[in-house]
Amino acid sequence: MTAFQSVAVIGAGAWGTALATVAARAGRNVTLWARNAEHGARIASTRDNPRLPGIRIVPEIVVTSDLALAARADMLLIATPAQHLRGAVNMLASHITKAVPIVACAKGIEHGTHKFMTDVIAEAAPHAQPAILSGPSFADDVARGLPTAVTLAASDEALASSLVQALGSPTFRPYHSTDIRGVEIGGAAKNVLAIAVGIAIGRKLGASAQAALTTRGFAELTRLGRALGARRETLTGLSGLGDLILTCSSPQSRNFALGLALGRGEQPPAGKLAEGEFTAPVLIELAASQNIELPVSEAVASILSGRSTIDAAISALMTRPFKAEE
Ligand SMILES: NC(=O)C1=CN([C@@H]2O[C@H](COP(=O)(O)OP(=O)(O)OC[C@H]3O[C@@H](n4cnc5c(N)ncnc54)[C@H](OP(=O)(O)O)[C@@H]3O)[C@@H](O)[C@H]2O)C=CC1
Ligand SMILES: O=C(CO)COP(=O)(O)O
Repeated sequence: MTAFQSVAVIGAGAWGTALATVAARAGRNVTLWARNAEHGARIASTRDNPRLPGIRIVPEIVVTSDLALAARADMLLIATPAQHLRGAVNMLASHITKAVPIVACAKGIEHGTHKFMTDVIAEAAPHAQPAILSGPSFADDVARGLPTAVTLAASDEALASSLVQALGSPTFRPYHSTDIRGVEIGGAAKNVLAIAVGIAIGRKLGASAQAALTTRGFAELTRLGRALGARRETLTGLSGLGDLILTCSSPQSRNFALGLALGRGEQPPAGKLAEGEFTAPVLIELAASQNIELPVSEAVASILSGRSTIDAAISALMTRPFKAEE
């Protein structure tokens, strides 16, 4: 018997819907909260979410826009975009009376504050127990019951392990960790790096460039992670290298797809959330504050902001001074 029988997912987008399905599959009583009442009512009646088309939402999942109802759950998963996580937790905070675990499922870093998701939760809901879930997991794959493994971190190992028990199933395998920061850095940085690799593929630079760029991207993710106290095994684990490999190799990734379109000189896909676009400028500000060089992420940020053309950014990366590999 789990300590967390009821689960509420805040944010009824692609990932929130997939996570509600995961929790239902694990045997939990699930509430999926949509901020827009009309949107929520439509999902509740059709059992279909246009943000995750083709996935049938089982009748056992309660879809609501009543936040007080959702906040009564034993554990809460926040699946809004990263820049909206604070707003969502602020709204929840007034309904939270006990030390409920709040698991950040967004991947990013807050603009302006440079805060990671669990820090935002700790500030917005001081009584809650922040945790983070991240790893190689496309919403569509996960909702269909295709297998994957992810990392779930909380500062208290027993809590992280209990949360894993509550969400895990034969198709969704979370590993527990206490390295919150390591998990957060991997999830945020890989989206920026996936844009870079998408650009390279869109520019027809070839499979060798794809592998080289992914590897050098991993080197910079590791450099920043180590400077911020992340553990090496987290960075080489599911939420770091694992998610980087997935996102840098598949056009199913919205970040990779954004890069692909930019590299081809096409319009980026409309209405698709690509978190790397928002994370890139914050990531390089954060790295600069630590005196860490992130050349690939800096190239992405300068392309996205229009400070550099794609060809100039590629040339600048390839003509950096030769150095030892580290
Ligand atoms: N999709 C995926 O495969 C995965 C996504 N993630 C991460 O999950 C996060 C969400 O992504 P995803 O679900 O794909 O994005 P979507 O664009 O599909 O959905 C985002 C959802 O968040 C809702 N939302 C926005 N602001 C708020 C708010 N203030 N309060 C409550 N809900 C809000 C939106 O509501 P509305 O519909 O009303 O606009 C929408 O339903 C991102 O950080 C992403 O990186 C992580 C792993 C996998
Ligand atoms: O985080 C993800 C897979 O782990 C989803 O990637 P995209 O947001 O790039 O689609």
